[in-house]
Amino acid sequence: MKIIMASDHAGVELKAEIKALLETMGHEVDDMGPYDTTAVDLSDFVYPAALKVSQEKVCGIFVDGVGYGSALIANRIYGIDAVVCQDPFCAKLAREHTDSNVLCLGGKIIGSALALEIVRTWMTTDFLPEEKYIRRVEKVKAISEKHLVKNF
Ligand SMILES: O=P(O)(O)OC[C@H]1O[C@@H](O)[C@H](O)[C@@H]1O
Repeated sequence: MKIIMASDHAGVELKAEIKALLETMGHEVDDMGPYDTTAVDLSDFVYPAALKVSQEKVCGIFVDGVGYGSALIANRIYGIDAVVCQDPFCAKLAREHTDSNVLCLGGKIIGSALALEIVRTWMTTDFLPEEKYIRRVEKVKAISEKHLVKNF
């Protein structure tokens, strides 16, 4: 599977560890930067990465200091369902119930062992196609259709 990654300076180190894990798992990683810890503005990296996730209909993993910054930016893009997870249980439900296509993590708030476990769980869990989860996901999709513009 192809995974698009992005971060800011606060997430660059954890991003590198996650990229190594994903490659070990056999995935193709497109790391859209940054590549060192020089201070940057998160949106300069997460915005183009989220656009690419939506255009190519793949998954994304974004890392900043706390995670919500990446989710806040990514969820402004049509086709993105981004979640912030701080434990594997949340990651499991974020796939089974929510069918999220972008995982956001906070490099300053979780250690890399926990982050890698979250990534492993999120990557290996599928959407549960039960009627209630389908209905809920469709309702969220309907909100996007009404309010977000697909301009690419
Ligand atoms: O390192 P600085 O620039 O202080 O803080 C950046 C981080 O703090 C939070 O806003 C975000 O999580 C961002 O990644």
